[in-house]
Amino acid sequence: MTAAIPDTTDVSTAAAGPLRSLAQLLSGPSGLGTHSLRLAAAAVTEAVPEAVPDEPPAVERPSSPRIEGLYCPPAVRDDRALADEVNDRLVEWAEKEVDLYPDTSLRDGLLAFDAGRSVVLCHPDAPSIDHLMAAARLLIAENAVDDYFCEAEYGGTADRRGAALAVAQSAIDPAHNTPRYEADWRAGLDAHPALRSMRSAMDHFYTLSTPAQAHRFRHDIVNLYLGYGAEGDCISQRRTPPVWEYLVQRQFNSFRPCLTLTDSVGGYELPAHLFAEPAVQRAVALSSNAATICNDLYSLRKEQASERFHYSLPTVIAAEEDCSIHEAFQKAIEVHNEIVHLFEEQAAVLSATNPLVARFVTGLHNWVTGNHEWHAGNVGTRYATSP
Ligand SMILES: CC(C)=CCC/C(C)=C(\C)COP(=O)(O)OP(=O)(O)O
Repeated sequence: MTAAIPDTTDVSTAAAGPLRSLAQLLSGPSGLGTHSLRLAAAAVTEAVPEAVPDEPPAVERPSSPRIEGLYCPPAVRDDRALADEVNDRLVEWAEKEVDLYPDTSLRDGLLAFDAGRSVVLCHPDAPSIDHLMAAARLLIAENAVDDYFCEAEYGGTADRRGAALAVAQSAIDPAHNTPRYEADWRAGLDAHPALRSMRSAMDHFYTLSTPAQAHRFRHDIVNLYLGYGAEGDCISQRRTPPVWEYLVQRQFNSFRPCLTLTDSVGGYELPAHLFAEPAVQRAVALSSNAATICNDLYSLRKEQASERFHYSLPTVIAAEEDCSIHEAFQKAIEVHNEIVHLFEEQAAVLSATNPLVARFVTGLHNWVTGNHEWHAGNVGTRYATSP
């Protein structure tokens, strides 16, 4: 069977999801840590256990347009009311604390993006709305850096991208020099909405992360910017890289920073020495790659409709294999599915090693499934377009 490239314009089929009260969520929606215990138990008895909870999923499916043949287990929970509450608080933060979009018409874009639903879907174990807000602010700020410094529509230019991203990194990785130049640096950050929002989002994140978790996040963000640079080079040269090079780039230019804060947002810490284990790093990379290739697949129609040069997993496969974009789309689905299966195998093995690691890889899995649900159901600005 051939999967159609998604047309996500049909709002009538968007997932509503069961509405659950905020109080219910805050009292522990699915039992913090209990998924990982189930996952750990399964790992002992099965070769490739299901890395998902055995309770009925909160997400009804198929309720929104999704890609035929794309393998992804259902998300653990969905909650429109809670997502709206997060969105409302995000708008307040964006407007009152950081003046993120001085052009107020962009406020609608912020709501349409629906970061609230993303974090609600991807972090079902968050112990409070403050934890969800920490993830949501960072998500919005990361997108602002991409929009303002890398996307041509917002003024990003190839000849300034590297310099702009170095300054963007300093918003979360402070400059230390003489008081005079530190003051100049602070004024530089204050002058730009993306920099203000990144710094503020990080300040909020510090309140619920340990120094090691914050350090992990900074490291993942600087790698993200390495990926932005690679993508920017290819776009300005209109170069379609070979598939292997594309996958290398996409591993950096990925959702990884959103996944690796799963423990901070879940209210616990995977210690740095466990996070650094090569087997854990492989699980992080595979889950982040799966989530990001999912974005490639759901964004293809939008990118094809755009005037700009774009490349993604389907287009690099089409170029390398000299096949139609439809055939390449199928092949990209297969790559995605294989990566999800590899991740689940890795997660199962890891879950048997240590309860904290089990909890962490369950968090990664939650992010992959929640991200898929968000992309399938997001009929906001980023995915709503027809060719
Ligand atoms: C939020 C975050 C860490 C994003 C970093 C990577 C990124 C911009 C994506 C994975 C999205 O990719 P892309 O730029 O292709 O986005 P859209 O297709 O426009 O959603």
